[in-house]
Amino acid sequence: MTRPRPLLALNWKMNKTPAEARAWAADLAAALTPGGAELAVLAPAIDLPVLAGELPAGVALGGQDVSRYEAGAYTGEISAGMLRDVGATYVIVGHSERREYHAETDAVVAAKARQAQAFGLVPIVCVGESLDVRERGEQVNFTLDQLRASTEGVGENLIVAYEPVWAIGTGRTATAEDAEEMAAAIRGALAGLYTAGAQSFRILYGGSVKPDNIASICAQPNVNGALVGGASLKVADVVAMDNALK
Ligand SMILES: O=C(CO)COP(=O)(O)O
Repeated sequence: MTRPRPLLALNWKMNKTPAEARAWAADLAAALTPGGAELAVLAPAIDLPVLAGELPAGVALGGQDVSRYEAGAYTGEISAGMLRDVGATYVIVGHSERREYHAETDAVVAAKARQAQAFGLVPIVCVGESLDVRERGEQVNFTLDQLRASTEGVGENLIVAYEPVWAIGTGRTATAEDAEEMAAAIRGALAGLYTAGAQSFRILYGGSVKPDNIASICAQPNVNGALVGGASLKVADVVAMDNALK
């Protein structure tokens, strides 16, 4: 079976104004060449309308978070319908930064994923262990428990991103073997949770992915792409990562 095109999902986090987003999109359009990954830009909500008009054809858009509610008195929240309306097709749910700084529980993450799917968005559900869990050697059990709880009632049209917390923004990447070990375990768990075939799920790795390590990580049999933070901000790095996946 030929492998599906990898997904290069670019999580800008809280970076780039709309004007900066516009310039980034123009630079990307000038530098991107065909034949690489499927690209998705996961931008601050305020940048999405600008990007929708400026991104090169075929580059997808997504949000970084979504409300678990449909509409109403939830000051500061962005709904799934709003994201969909500006052209998003993906949304991250349960990023470790939201779990940590905004006290999001697995139940909240699952509610957000269900809400995203109700509006036709594909949730990118993030899971992954902290350093103390890894040092105890409990990373597989921890991450699979988190996955099951974060996908409660969630349909099968989802992407799972394995992002070990100790590798995010630290320059300390999991080895390709660590990423593969967990991606394989996640695939096995998804096959048990859903009726779709195990190979139909897309599983991403995230945590200090850069142009020089993306190819070896994405070459792992169970890794279908990367969720990239820091290296998503510079077009040159994005193009280098995309070229590395050709
Ligand atoms: O959190 C991440 C992507 O969601 C990873 O961030 P870095 O690539 O900056 O380590």
